[in-house]
Amino acid sequence: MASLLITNIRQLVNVREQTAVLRGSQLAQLPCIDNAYLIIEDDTVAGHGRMEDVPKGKFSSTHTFDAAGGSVLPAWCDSHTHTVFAASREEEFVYKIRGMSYADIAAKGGGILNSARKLNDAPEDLLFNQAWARLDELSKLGTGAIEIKSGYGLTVEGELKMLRVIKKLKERSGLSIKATFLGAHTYPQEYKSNHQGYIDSIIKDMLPVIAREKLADYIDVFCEEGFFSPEETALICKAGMAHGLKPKIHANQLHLSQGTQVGVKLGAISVDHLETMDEDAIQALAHSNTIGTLLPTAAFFLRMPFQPARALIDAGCAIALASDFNPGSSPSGNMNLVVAMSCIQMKMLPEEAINAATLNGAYAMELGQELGSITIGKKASLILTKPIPSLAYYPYAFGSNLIDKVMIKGEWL
Ligand SMILES: N=CN[C@@H](CCC(=O)O)C(=O)O
Ligand SMILES: [Zn+2]
Repeated sequence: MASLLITNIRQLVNVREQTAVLRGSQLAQLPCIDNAYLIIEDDTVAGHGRMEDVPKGKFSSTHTFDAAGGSVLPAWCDSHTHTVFAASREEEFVYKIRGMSYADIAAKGGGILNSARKLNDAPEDLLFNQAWARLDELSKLGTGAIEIKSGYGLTVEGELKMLRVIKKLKERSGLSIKATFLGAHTYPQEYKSNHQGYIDSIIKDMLPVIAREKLADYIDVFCEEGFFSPEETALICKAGMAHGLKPKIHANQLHLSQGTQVGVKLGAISVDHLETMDEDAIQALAHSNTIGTLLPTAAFFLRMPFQPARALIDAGCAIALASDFNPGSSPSGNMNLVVAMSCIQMKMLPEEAINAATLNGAYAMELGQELGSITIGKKASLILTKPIPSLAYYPYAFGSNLIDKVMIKGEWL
């Protein structure tokens, strides 16, 4: 068994004996050990404590790594992304700067349909290689686990192609990856006036193959005005659930879509976005086991009001943070920026943001028993920071790269 002893850790962050989803005021509790050591056996956390208590004899044959005053955090758990896409959309970014609205751009064939056209034309190998390079970049930015959605296919072949790419990424990457089927991202052009026809295709043509080939862990629907209604969302999610896929819903992004309430009723793992919330939606979420996943970089990029993180936490909700990495509304998968933006713009405490981007992110992918905290028996997926004066410095100095090294399942990158 290969053992590694990491010494001289200024702060070992999010150290827990046992874990569960954190809600409300629990999010502000971030247990740390100052001046710590950490022991890793193979890919697993095997021990930790204060430097003066390093178990000298027992680990004499252990390889030692001196953290030299850097701090160690669990790697980020990014529970909402669209990392497989064929092309960037910076031309739409410039249209928006010039004053065009999302609707104007969609009318010009832009938006999700633009990504869908390009994805359907792209060979599977190219999509895989592009997504592989993105995962490589994200892992160096400290992401250790990631959820990836389909939803830029919108045809049977396109959706299956995306999910097969995600399956291949799962098989080959050291990162922990979960796959979500988002066939209900928007209505393709040819079904513009035949919504039921597309829903039938999702249910009858796509879901049975996805289930047979085990291509997805979750089902997602963009529940939004002009996209999928609450009734359509429930219908599609229930069809997915009949195939063993649990729901994770795009909810309350642009309007009070009822997506949160539908998700809660269905027992969704998470409802995601939540830019546009009222008291009814907040209370529904607070009294459920569904995690509310906030995507602040999407609000930032679309110049929308940020998610009401304080109201959600004060109401007792379980909150996760994710990047929403996609070419249209969040062309960044940098979780360090997500954490900083959550503190700066949503007034989350650094402790709350780190918990939401690690432990609760892991639970939003049902990986809470494997990742998201420094816990004996969990995977050793870690961020080693450069020496920083305090934990709050990490989101405060949002423009600096404060990562020294990243470890994924016991291996330094
Ligand atoms: N809101 C829906 N879907 C994506 C954006 C899709 C796109 O514009 O390509 C999101 O989560 O933000
Ligand atoms: Zn999304």
